[in-house]
Amino acid sequence: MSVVIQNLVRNAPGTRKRLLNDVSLDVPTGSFVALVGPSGAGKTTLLRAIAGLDTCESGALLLDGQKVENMQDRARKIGFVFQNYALFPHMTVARNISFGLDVQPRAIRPSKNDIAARVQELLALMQLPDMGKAYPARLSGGQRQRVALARALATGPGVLLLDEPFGALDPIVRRAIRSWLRSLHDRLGLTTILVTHDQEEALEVADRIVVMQQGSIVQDATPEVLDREPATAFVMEFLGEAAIFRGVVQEGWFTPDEEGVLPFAVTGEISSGPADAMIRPFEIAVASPDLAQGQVIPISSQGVRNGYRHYLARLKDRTIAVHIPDYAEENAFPRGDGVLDISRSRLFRNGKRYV
Ligand SMILES: Nc1ncnc2c1ncn2[C@@H]1O[C@H](COP(=O)(O)OP(=O)(O)OP(=O)(O)O)[C@@H](O)[C@H]1O
Repeated sequence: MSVVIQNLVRNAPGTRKRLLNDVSLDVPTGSFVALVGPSGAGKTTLLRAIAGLDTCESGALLLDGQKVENMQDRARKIGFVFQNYALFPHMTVARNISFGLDVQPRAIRPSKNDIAARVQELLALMQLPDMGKAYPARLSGGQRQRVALARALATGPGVLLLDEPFGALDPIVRRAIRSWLRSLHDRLGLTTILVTHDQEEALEVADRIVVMQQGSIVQDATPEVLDREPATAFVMEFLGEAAIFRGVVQEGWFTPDEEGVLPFAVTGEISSGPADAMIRPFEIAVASPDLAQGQVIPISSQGVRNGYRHYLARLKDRTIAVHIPDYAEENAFPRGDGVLDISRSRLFRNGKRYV
């Protein structure tokens, strides 16, 4: 089921403060989108608006190209799991799962037998086949989240909305459950929108990442494009560790302000003037002192982690992290002194990327 959001505007109740600022988003059937952004960016607000839990000043939601007005319709087509959306403690797992079906109007409610069969099917899908009679208190955190997912899927929705569903789980369980979620999404042909604080989680499960900031979408792209071509300096910084070098573009060259960093040739049409080069620690190379013109800087080893040798380069007023892959050729590893080669940087002017 496709989801199209058109120009959603929501103000904080009773005020003119914009929580959603003309947000439009197109999520084709079968895609898995991760919504990321700093705290307060409006991710939960957007998800709640899609679920119909809050009203909006203006804008529209289309499911499979049809405008949705009727709440009951929407509830059937959209399943959601919110982090704080707890299970009912006094109901068995099976009752928790069937709840959405049990409360349907009689005209559309399946028979008791059909509901029981559906619950069994969902329990098997969630890999909890024998848990139907248990009460939530007996379950682990990961099992509870799977029951919450089963409950969200009971009515057979085409769209699944997830707001930090794994936030409370420990990292190992979290990693296991997210790859399982991705395969569940594929198997059921769902359209999923996931809010997460965890960049790694977003990159691993989603086909597309939507970055929000101050009630607006700042970029909507595949993980590869976001990494290669972040639209703004904010996006680049938000999606991973990045160093920023201030400098000047002139006659096709970027010259950093700081000593110990090599100028580099810039490709593309760029007007002269101040600019910022941004680069990730593993994209920085170190040139040996004899190749350097100008001042060399001290570079100290910090050990090996996750297949990278970590170094700290000491510029005049700050240090810069440099990560060189452990499999690199011997001459790529700095020995005491060197100069930084930041030619793999993206360039930004006034926060917007232009190379
Ligand atoms: N009912 C409300 N009344 C007033 N302000 C609200 C209301 N709901 C949300 N906000 C504000 O809207 C902004 C966006 O909140 P929202 O929960 O959507 O952010 P978020 O991106 O999901 O953040 P987090 O990652 O911390 O969950 C915040 O500044 C929040 O304080």
